[in-house]
Amino acid sequence: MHNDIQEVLYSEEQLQEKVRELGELLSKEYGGRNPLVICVLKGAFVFMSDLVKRIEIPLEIDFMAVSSYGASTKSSGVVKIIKDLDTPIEGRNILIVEDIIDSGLTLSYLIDVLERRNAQSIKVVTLFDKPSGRRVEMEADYTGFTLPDKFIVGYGLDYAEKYRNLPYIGVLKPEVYSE
Ligand SMILES: O=P(O)(O)OC[C@H]1O[C@H](OP(=O)(O)OP(=O)(O)O)[C@H](O)[C@@H]1O
Ligand code: HPA
Ligand SMILES: [Mg+2]
Repeated sequence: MHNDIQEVLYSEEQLQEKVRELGELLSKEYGGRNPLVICVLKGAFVFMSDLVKRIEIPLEIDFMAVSSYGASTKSSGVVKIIKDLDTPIEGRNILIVEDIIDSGLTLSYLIDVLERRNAQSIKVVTLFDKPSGRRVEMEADYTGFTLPDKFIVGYGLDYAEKYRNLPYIGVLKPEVYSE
């Protein structure tokens, strides 16, 4: 285990099992609809790459980059689009892939932007949901795990850009935040 980690919340095996379940479900839901699967960078990149391998139907992918946390465990409240989609979404079935919904600000902003582009449908799959963090109403259509009120890292999720490469989900030792 990494030296800065206090506790492992979800092991690599638990994550892979959940991703497999979600992939199976989404394969059924989106069969014959050629969905455009959108990864919300950076955090969702690991979940996205594992998930699409488990969705066994034709699909297309695209990426959007947004950021609001910076080097903090609290959202700045200002969501910035750093990279927009390459693909027009008019008439498409859109599946947004998120790593986590916390305050809900990122997704509510993103959905607001995408809703103006006349997609056929827009749905969200998130691996983690932290309902205690909500500042705006937001619910995913498909959720992996519901989290306690803890700041997590690993499997794509960062603190100050670090720990994204851990294969499990962990909670940092308190002293790591105060350094
Ligand atoms: O519901 P919210 O409070 O908005 O939090 C969720 C968002 O915050 C994180 O992204 P972040 O802004 O840290 O950018 P990153 O993905 O590049 O780490 C995470 O990846 C989600 O996109
Ligand atoms: O718990 C979290 N961990 C990492 N990034 C995050 N962005 C929102 N919540 C979190
Ligand atoms: Mg982040």
